Amino acid sequence: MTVEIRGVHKSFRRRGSAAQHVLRGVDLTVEEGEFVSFIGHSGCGKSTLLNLVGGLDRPDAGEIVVDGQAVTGPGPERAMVFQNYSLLPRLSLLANVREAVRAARPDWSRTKADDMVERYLTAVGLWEHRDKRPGQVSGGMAQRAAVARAFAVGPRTLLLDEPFGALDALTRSRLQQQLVELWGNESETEKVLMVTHGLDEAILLADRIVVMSNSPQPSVRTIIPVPIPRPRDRATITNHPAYAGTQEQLADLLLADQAAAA
Ligand SMILES: Nc1ncnc2c1ncn2[C@@H]1O[C@H](COP(=O)(O)OP(=O)(O)OP(=O)(O)O)[C@@H](O)[C@H]1O
Repeated sequence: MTVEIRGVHKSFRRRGSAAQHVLRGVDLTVEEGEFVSFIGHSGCGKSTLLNLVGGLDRPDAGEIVVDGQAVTGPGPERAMVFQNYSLLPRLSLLANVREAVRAARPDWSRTKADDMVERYLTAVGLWEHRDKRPGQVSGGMAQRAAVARAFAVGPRTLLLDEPFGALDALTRSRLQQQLVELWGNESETEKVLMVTHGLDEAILLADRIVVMSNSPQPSVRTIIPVPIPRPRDRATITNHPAYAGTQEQLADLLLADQAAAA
């Protein structure tokens, strides 16, 4: 099963100013089992594209088909994780995950739902902290709860919008590792689409990196494959012969884009 983005255009209109054409004919297929990262300067439309795949907004033209179904709104088969945790502050971590699962999967039995909640809170190491509220735990723990919540609804596609951007480097690297383990071994999730500003994060995690550009260039400037086998280890990945070249290629593209925009 795949995510197919076909000829997608999206503009935003602000009162009194011309329409801003953010996505300009985006075509992309994400295959089953693939991890794709999106990188590009601020405002190039990364979040906009992810929101369209998530069904939070609709394209002006083109279509998005996920696992053979045209996207017309949000659905439990496409879970999202945002940078700012987006947990409900009055609920415990357990209740945050449980309520999300019950809302997204009303057809699941109570036992199945509770099993999924426990499985993923345990997988991210939060089961013993389950009764704490988001304000009572660290940012890294809150984000682990957000990741657990996304996996617990059993999505085939995971949409991540800079999920680790607000975390310190050590916490970020732990969460990256956990994410890969959950995706690879633990879950039904087949495809991951992740917006990031981190070149190293993109190379560590992705099979392909979609480099996006600001107007007037095409929204998808190029797609760079990461030819480094899995499992990847952050401590040794930089020694791989393809690492430096990939990193340089990405940096050059982003610099060229910045120069073009200036
Ligand atoms: N709902 C909206 N209404 C008006 N303009 C919007 C809306 N959503 C996004 N935009 C504009 O569209 C452009 C693309 O925004 P988007 O958030 O997709 O960029 P991005 O590449 O994810 O940026 P960043 O890296 O800063 O998060 C921006 O100029 C933004 O101001």
